[in-house]
Amino acid sequence: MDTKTREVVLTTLLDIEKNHTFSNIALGTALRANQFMSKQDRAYITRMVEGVTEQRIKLDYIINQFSKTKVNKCKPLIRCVLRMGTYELFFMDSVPDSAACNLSVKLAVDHGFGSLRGFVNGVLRNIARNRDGIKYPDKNTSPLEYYSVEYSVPVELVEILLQDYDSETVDRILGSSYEMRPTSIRVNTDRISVDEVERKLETAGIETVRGSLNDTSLLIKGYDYVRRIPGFMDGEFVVQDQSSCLAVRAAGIQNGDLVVDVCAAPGGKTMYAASLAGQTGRVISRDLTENKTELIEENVDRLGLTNVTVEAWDARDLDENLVGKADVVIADLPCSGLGIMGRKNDIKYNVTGDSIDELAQLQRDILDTVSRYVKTGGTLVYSTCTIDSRENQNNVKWFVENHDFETVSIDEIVPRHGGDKGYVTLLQGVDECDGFFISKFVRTK
Ligand SMILES: C[S@@+](CC[C@H](N)C(=O)[O-])C[C@H]1O[C@@H](n2cnc3c(N)ncnc32)[C@H](O)[C@@H]1O
Repeated sequence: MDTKTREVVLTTLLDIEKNHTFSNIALGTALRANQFMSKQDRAYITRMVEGVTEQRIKLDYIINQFSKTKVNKCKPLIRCVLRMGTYELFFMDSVPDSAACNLSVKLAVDHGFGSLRGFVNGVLRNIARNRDGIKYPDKNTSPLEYYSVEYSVPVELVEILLQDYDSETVDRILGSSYEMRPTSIRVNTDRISVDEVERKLETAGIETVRGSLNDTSLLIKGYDYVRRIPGFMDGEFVVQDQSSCLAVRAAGIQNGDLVVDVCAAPGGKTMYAASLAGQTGRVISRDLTENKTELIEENVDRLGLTNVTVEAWDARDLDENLVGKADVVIADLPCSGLGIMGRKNDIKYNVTGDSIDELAQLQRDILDTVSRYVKTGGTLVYSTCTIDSRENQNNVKWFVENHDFETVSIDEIVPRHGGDKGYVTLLQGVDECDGFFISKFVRTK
C-alpha cells in the first residue's frame, strides 16, 4: 500500500488512541474523507483500522516481548506505528515483511521521529525474525492473562465472563468475535414470503441459509451493501438478529394489542411487534432523542407500517396516560452489549465492573417506571444484548421480588434453553445468534 493510504490508517488510529473516538466513527470519517480512493485502498484502510483495534492487546503483548520501552510508555504515534507494522507481520499475508518494516520506519520518520528510526526498525525486524518462538501466557497457570492476550480483551472483562461461565464457554464466546458470522435478516411476511425472498437473494448471488431459531429469519453472506440488496428498500426484509425476533415472539402479541416499546431505536422490535399487532393494534415506539426516533421513523416508513406512533420520551419519566393500559410492554434496555462485542470493537475495551453496575441500576429505574404501563394480566418482556448476570438474572430476581409480576415460561419460543424459568440467555459462539437475554413476566394485579 502506498504512503498516503498508510497515512490515513495512522491518522485514524491516532484519533482513536488520543481522542478516544469510537473506532467505527473514526473509520467512517476517514472513509468519507477519502471516498475517491480506490476500492482496494479503502479496503486496506478498513482492514487495518478494524484489525489493529480488534487485536490491540495481543499486538501490545507481542511488541512488549521485543521492545525495551513498553508500548504504553511510547509516544502515541510510535505506539500506533508499531501496532500497524506488527499487525501486518502477523495478520496480513499480502504485505511482505520487508514492506511492513520499511514503511513503518518511513511513517515514523515522516512524522519527525527520525531519531527513532533504529528503534522502530529493530523492534519490527526482531518480531518478524522470532514470531514463531513467542511465548504466550499459559492457560493453566495464568488463565486471565491467557484469555486476555489470546482474544485481545482486557483482563477485567475476562474476570467478568469467568464469574458467569466455565472456561470452555468463555473460549467459545470470545472466539466467536473472530468468526465471519452471516447477517441475520427477518422477512416481512406481511409483504412477501420467506421462500420468495430466498429465491430473490439467491438470484442476486447472495448466499442464504434458513435461520434455525426463528422461521422468518434468513442468514445471508456475500453481499456488498445491505441497502442495495433487492427488496430491502421495498421493506421486504429488515436486518434483525434471530435473538431479537425471539424476544418479540416471547411477548405473545395478539392482533389488536396495544404495545409500548420503551427503548426502541432503531426499531427492530417495533416493526415486528407492529406486524403482529395488526391493523387493529398499535405500537407506541419511543426512544430518548429525536436523532434516535428518526431512525425508527425511517424503518417504519420503509416497511409501510401505519399502526406505529413514534415519540421521543425518556423511559425513566412516567407517562401517566399509559398507566395500566398496555397489553404488552417491550423493555429492550440499554446494556453493556457483551452479546455483540464481536460486532463493535469498542465494547470490549470500555466495559468495567462499575459500568455494569451503573447500567444494572439504570435498567432497574426504567423497569420500575415502564412496568406500570402493563395492565393486569398483561405482559412485560425485558431483554438485553448482554450476557452478564448482574444486568440479566439478578435484575429478574429483583424485579419479581419488588413488583406485582411473575415470570412466565418461554420454553416454547426458545426450546432447550431452560426457558420454563421465564428467562433465557443465548450465547454468541454457542447459539446461532448474538448473545442475548430474554425474560417474560405477567402482571398479577
Ligand atoms: C438496545 S437499544 C434498543 C434496540 C431496539 N429495541 C431494537 O430492537 O431495534 C437501547 C436503546 O435505548 C435507548 N435509551 C437509552 N436510554 C434511554 C432512556 N432513558 N429512555 C429511552 N430510551 C433510552 C438508546 O438510545 C437505544 O436506542
